Amino acid sequence: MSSKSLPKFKLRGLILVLAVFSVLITLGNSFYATYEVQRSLLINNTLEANRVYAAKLAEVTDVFLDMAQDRLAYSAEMLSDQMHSEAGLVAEVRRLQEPTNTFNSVVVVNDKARVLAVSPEALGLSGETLHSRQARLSIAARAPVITDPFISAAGNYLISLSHPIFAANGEYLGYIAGSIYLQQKNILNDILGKHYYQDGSYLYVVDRNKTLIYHPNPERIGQRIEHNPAIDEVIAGNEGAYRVTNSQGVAMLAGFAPVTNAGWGVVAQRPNTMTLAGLDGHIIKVFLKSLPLVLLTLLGIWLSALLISRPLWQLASGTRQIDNTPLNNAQINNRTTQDNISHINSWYFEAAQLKRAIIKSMGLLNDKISQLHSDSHTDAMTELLNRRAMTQVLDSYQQAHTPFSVITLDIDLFKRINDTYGHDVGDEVIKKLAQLMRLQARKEDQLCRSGGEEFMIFLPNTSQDTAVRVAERLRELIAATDIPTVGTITVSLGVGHWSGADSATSINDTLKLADQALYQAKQQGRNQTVAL
Ligand SMILES: Nc1nc2c(ncn2[C@@H]2O[C@H](COP(=O)(O)OP(=O)(O)OP(=O)(O)O)[C@@H](O)[C@H]2O)c(=O)[nH]1
Repeated sequence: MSSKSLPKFKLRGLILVLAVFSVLITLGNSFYATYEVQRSLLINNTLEANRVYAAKLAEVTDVFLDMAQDRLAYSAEMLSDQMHSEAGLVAEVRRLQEPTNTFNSVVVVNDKARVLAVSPEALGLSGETLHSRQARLSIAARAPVITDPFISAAGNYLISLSHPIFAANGEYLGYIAGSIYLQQKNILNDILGKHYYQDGSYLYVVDRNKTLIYHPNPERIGQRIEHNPAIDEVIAGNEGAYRVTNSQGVAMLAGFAPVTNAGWGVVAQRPNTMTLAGLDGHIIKVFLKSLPLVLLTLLGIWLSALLISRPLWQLASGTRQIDNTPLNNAQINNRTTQDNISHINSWYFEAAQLKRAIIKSMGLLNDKISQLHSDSHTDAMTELLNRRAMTQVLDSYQQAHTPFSVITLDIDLFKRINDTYGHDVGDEVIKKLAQLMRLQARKEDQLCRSGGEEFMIFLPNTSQDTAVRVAERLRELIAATDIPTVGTITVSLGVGHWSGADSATSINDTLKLADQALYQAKQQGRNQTVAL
């Protein structure tokens, strides 16, 4: 592809595009970095807050279970000698169940799993024999037990805390159990539920079988949760935090901690989207706050691009003038361009160097053009005007209607000089003659070598008589001048006159007339001036 067909971008545009591109990339990058840092900070903080929160709630639950067990232990102690007093048993189960909401129900069961007393009585279990696995477990354990969730004889989904009752002699008498109904209002709801957040955070509790025993949505209680690493960890007795996806497919930030007394796990979690909801708004605020500075920066870039590109642009426009300059005016225009360029404020190093180089090369170019111009208009040997220059002189007279006289001049018997002394000496004679012509001429006269040893002198605004006097003076000067090797020479001269626009003859005819006059001077014996 040639360089002509390539698109030409302007430096200012290039600087602008580059700078704006850099600013936008930098801005985008810093916004992205800010966003990412804030995002990971928010996520980590939330994970940590949820872990701490789950640990706190697990601890509270542990304390509650301890307290509940203590109460049952106290009652078991009280009942050790009252197992046969129905009134005493009833009073104790009521005391334990009614004034507080620690337990939804309380039962005293003998070692045969028969219910001796129950509160509330409405459960209708009094006198019944319990067949549940949990009842058998409590009897077999003869120790404090916290059961897994199960459906009771009365049809409630519950967990049961039991404490064995021993007689003073150590005989096992049965147990007292308090139950917490998982799907109804209970003490766990009170402890855990009040911490339910409005911002999408919530917590739940699983038992050691990963079954939900507390959840803000009661319908979920009793469900088993699979494929949740947080639950696997917490059931294994570990505390920590995970990014998990919940059963509804929602990404969550979960903190978890075990309830060591019961082998349960508390999980506090918050949806990712809720955690990060404020972040977009925050980044937009950061963007809006930084916008004035960004615009100021862009303005600064635009001004800088303008300042940087201006000297180069001016230099380029300056040099473009050279392209558009016709060859014959090149020298004049180059000087104007050079002048214009020298006034360009090149305020930085490269532009200043470029300006210097352009001015210098234009100077050299002008000198070269002057030299060529002078060479093409000057006769090399005599440095008088050549025929081409002579034509231009005559054209200018014609155009300006300048009257002039012309003297044609020819060295007499020059061939003989050449033949006698050689061409080199002949050349010297020609040069000497040119020198003498220059001596005689006025500033406005134009001296021209029109042929080998023929010359012409144009005298503007000069009458024929004056021209004849000038010719005579020149002839006499030449004849009186001693030329080395040759001695003296003579010349013959013809004079013609063109009187301007109203002249009867043309310039060409005038030149022919002057030639004829010269011819006549030769004919008449040479060394003389003839005017026609
Ligand atoms: N040395 C030298 N001789 C030149 C130059 N140009 C022309 N001549 C010679 O000038 C001579 C002119 O001779 P002619 O035209 O015969 O005239 P002439 O001998 O001057 O005689 P008239 O003009 O009749 O007086 C020729 O011999 C040319 O060779 C030049 O540049 N240098």
